[in-house]
Amino acid sequence: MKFEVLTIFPEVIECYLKHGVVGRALNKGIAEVKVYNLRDFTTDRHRKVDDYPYGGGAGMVMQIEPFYNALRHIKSDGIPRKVILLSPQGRRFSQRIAKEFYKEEKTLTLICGRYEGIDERIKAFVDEEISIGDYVLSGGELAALVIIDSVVRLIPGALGDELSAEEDSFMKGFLDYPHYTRPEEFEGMRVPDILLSGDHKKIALWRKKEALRNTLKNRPDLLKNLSAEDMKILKELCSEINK
Ligand SMILES: NC[C@H]1CCC[C@@H](CNc2ccc(C(N)=O)cn2)C1
Repeated sequence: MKFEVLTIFPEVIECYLKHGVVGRALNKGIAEVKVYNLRDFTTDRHRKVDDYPYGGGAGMVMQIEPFYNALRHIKSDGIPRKVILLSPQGRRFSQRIAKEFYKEEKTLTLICGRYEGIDERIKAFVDEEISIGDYVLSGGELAALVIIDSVVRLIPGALGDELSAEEDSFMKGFLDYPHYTRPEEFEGMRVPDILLSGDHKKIALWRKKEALRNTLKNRPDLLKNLSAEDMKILKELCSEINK
């Protein structure tokens, strides 16, 4: 899976890519991220990337040329890619869209805006606009990293333990179950006995039940098209709660 990021702050992207799951995946070569500094695609001495807005008003607007020059340079290899603009106006990103991007296997070219925005004519070169949530950030870089991180995790071999990708509850559409590790007791709070039992079947059932409990409590909207088994567990849970 390949990613390309167009930004005026390449360091913001590069420092994140040195660590953790994404860092290891890049080192293993199962993913690749190329970061392009927009200032390298300017033509003036001051490497200007923004200018005053037509129509007046506060703030600055990012000029189209550096983006256009960068995209023309990148696209010269003729490889199919999906050009994504990160902005609050975009389609709402989710695990489902992360899977969609992963399966499509196209290079994802992520455009990160700053200031008040990018000249609207950028839309002529964008395939899709994506938002990671209903809030405004100072730049698209964090949103680009959210997309890179969530998609890289789906690549086989990216996570140390293959299971944890499938295991990840959002992959199943639920919230996560509780996790515990040593010590067995901390400040009077004990680890649930079931997790010390070594009975893996019972533990799996407990985890599914707790994932459903968390989902019922915090995101009941995710509880749709349940399997018969999950529905049975949910009914048990509801009768427990209503006792
Ligand atoms: N009009 C503000 C807007 C102009 C263009 C650049 C963006 C960068 N900031 C972002 C980008 C994405 C998101 C998100 N929710 O995905 C939030 N913030 C800000």
